[in-house]
Amino acid sequence: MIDVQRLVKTYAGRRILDDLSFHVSPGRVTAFLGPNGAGKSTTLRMIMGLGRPDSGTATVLGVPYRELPAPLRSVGALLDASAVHPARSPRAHLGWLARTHRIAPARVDEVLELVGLTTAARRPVRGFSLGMRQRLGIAAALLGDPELLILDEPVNGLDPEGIRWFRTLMRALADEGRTVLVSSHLMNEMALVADHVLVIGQGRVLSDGPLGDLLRGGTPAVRLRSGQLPAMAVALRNAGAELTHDNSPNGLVLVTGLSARRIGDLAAQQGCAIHELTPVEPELADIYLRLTDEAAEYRAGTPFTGGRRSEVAGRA
Ligand SMILES: Nc1ncnc2c1ncn2[C@@H]1O[C@H](COP(=O)(O)OP(=O)(O)OP(=O)(O)O)[C@@H](O)[C@H]1O
Repeated sequence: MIDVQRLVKTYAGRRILDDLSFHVSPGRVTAFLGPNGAGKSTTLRMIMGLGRPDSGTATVLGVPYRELPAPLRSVGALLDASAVHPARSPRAHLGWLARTHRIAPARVDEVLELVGLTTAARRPVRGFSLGMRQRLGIAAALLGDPELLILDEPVNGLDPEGIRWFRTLMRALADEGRTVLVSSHLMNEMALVADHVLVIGQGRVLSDGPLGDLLRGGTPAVRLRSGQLPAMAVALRNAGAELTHDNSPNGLVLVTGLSARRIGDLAAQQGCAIHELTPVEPELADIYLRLTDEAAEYRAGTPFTGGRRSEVAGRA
């Protein structure tokens, strides 16, 4: 388990973590989400004892990380997949890590096989793709068979097969009773793998609860495709609906506030042809965007608006 209590961290006068508290329980996959710059990596670094908070505490398995007698055996972490000497091979890197913790050499081969790097085990890491580096980082995290896993954007760069493999791995680790905390920006992927979702923004908790509760709290919508969208849009808005994506050239909109049945009735009254009418369950990505709307620090401008490039550049 992970326990974070009232963490405050300031960089150059800016409060990056603002009285942040949460608890991560074993036996489930917890997705750690938040916009760019929200403070996710900073939080993970504080949990791992890499930097000191101004105030507050972070413990893993009941103690500060630095007090763990053999950290690799308790906590497996992937914070930065590029943090391996480029001249080293996966085998040399993992072998060295294993020796620091008296982990049997056979375990190195085991984790290399598990992450699919057996054939590349003796090649220098400098020639590795991002996905291969991520696999190596995951292998290092698993090396000590730890009870707790902390993975910062582990899915980045993985190919579709790798993403599916990773999903199964996370599930298996959590089902074995381990604590799994995974940060990511890939909402669809997190919706598939997470049991619990923790969202932060500007160093504060925005949401912390089971995925199912979060989804149930979302707004159901209806996907509507019509050849006569302008007329439909007026009728729908008059009936109290909200429409998004209504600039779509192929006449597709997402309607909230009305049931599919009511939309169908309205279309019949208007004499409008309907090409698709599909109820859509709330999606994590939409709920997340709504949650973080106010807390997003970095946001791109709308492209091709002409003369607004400086505004976009200024915020980035
Ligand atoms: N060592 C540092 N010195 C100064 N500022 C820092 C330092 N580390 C992080 N920051 C700042 O803290 C803020 C939070 O960064 P952090 O990397 O924790 O965010 P994040 O949620 O992980 O973002 P991303 O999703 O982009 O990885 C950013 O504004 C970042 O510039």
